[in-house]
Amino acid sequence: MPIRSGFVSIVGRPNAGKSTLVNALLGQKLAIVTHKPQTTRNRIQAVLEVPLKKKTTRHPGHPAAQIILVDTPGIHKPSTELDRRMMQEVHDALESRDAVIFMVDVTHRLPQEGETVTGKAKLSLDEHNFTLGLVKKLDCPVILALNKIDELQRDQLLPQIAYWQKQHEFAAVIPISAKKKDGLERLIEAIIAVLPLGERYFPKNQITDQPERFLVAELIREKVLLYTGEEVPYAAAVVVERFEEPIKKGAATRIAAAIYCERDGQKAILIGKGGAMLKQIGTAARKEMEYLLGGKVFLELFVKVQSEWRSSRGFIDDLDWRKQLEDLAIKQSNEK
Ligand SMILES: Nc1nc2c(ncn2[C@@H]2O[C@H](COP(=O)(O)OP(=O)(O)OP(=O)(O)O)[C@@H](O)[C@H]2O)c(=O)[nH]1
Repeated sequence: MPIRSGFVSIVGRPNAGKSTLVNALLGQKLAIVTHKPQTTRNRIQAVLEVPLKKKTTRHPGHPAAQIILVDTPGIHKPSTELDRRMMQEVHDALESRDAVIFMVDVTHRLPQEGETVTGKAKLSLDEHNFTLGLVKKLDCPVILALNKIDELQRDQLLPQIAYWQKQHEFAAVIPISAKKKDGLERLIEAIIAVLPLGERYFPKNQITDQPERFLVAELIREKVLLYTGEEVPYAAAVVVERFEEPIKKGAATRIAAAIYCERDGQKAILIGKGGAMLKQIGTAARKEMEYLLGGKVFLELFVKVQSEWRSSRGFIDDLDWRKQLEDLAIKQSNEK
């Protein structure tokens, strides 16, 4: 039975709704989502199986497909080593792909011809142009997903479509609301239409290549982002130091993780009065881990200070889950 398959990278500015879309398409939380820009740091691969849809009088139908969605960090001008690494993740995702979904937040004001802007508006315009520049260079089919239409009045949509169609020859332009799961069917059909015929890349029931160890670290980071303010979210990184599967049925998975920050003041915020903040982060993260892993979790959290880690290439290398997996494999083979 022929199927269509391929890698589809989702790119866009920070906060466009890329991770929300991945979760909505998958029907499961895989990528963390917050209202804060630059939530996603690594590219995340989500495997979406789409069953064959037979042709009817109302629908042209489509073959079965395996779509590997690649969620990427928001496109922004890098200023730290961490930013540079995040942008490298975007570039990597754009290199080996069959198609791209360019995601745009329709609530963002579009640039007006000939206007001059300063301050924050200038930064936003630069980011807009920078992102568009990247998209224009792509030589694969690009589907434009105009997201957050739930926040837009109907008559405001057509001018947006007209603006974007002037910028690039998109394979399709699909208005969606990732949050309300509106327009996703059309988006999936548009993706399948541009994918090549081929084989499955992943077994049918695998939803990601990301190990659970990494997914749980991300859940902790999400809670840090949600509950702390100021600069703490951007200065926080999470490393799972121990992940022990249950020894017998019904026993807990034992997880120990360190939340790294850059300064003592941030550490104090993360711990909170009498440990209240760390407890809040831990409780919320543990609940989601139990849902993800389908069993009890015993979670221990520590806060550690690593001065200026966002500028340290070595530390950022160690944060990469692919590198962590390699290190673990080496450690385990040495123990044998
Ligand atoms: N109203 C509305 N809000 C949305 C929609 N999709 C996403 N959001 C919100 O937009 C914010 C950012 O969503 P994310 O999915 O984290 O965005 P992202 O593009 O992955 O963000 P980065 O990780 O910064 O690149 C969250 O508060 C979402 O709830 C949508 O369709 N409608």
